[in-house]
Amino acid sequence: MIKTETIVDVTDLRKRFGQREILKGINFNVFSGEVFGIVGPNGAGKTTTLRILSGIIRSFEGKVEVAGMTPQKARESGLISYMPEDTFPYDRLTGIENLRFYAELYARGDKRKVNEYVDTAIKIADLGDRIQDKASEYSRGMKRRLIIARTLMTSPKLAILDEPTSALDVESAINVRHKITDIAKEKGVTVLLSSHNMLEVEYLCNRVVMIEGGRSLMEGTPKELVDKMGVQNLEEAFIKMTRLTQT
Ligand SMILES: Nc1ncnc2c1ncn2[C@@H]1O[C@H](COP(=O)(O)OP(=O)(O)OP(=O)(O)O)[C@@H](O)[C@H]1O
Repeated sequence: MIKTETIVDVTDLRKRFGQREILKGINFNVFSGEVFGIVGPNGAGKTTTLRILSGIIRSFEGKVEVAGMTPQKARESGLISYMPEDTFPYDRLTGIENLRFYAELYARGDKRKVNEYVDTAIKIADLGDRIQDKASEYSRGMKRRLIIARTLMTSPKLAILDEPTSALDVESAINVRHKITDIAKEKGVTVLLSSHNMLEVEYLCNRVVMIEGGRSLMEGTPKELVDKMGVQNLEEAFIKMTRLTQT
């Protein structure tokens, strides 16, 4: 039997902003080496969940562990790397300057590591000669690839990517998806990503959790969820599940 290590454990996660309860019971586990998707419509609570897991939001109720630690401790230990949804490279710097800037930040004075991180990031970004151009001259897809390279350059234990392909055209989104699956396989990075695109998640993720209205509805492989609901695809499974929980 294959031994699976639990990297993320979320049990009955709840979060209030003022009087409003935004997360009302989120449950899921992510295992080592998976590409795991949090999927749900706008406002479901995906970003809030990821911000808690990345150690940015520190007040919440319930159990949240990353590699057996609090998210904050895991982040400080360099185990987590987080890519927020609305993040961009520095326009005035070239691609390579952007990567070097972050590599120096992450390597904390270790020159060998700086070069190693930059080399890894160049491969992930896969921008060819354009890596020498200013980021202001990049397309949206190129910028996103640079940011993903920045996020993954240290080969973290857990990479948290908030809507990595949002606002990308079909071809750029496919390219970014390939990058994510490649790096997960090659570097053994566990990836936790959010999306409201069920078809994308079905293609990309080993397992998913569906959330709506701050609650997790079901968790499993896309095929398990589709079979369980007796439908054709994840989108239909989500709609059917939502109807069932509302009746
Ligand atoms: N800092 C905050 N203060 C108050 N309410 C917030 C805050 N952050 C998020 N919310 C609310 O929490 C709910 C969930 O937001 P969240 O961004 O987590 O959803 P999401 O699933 O990521 O949505 P989207 O797909 O649109 O990005 C929304 O109703 C949002 O308005």
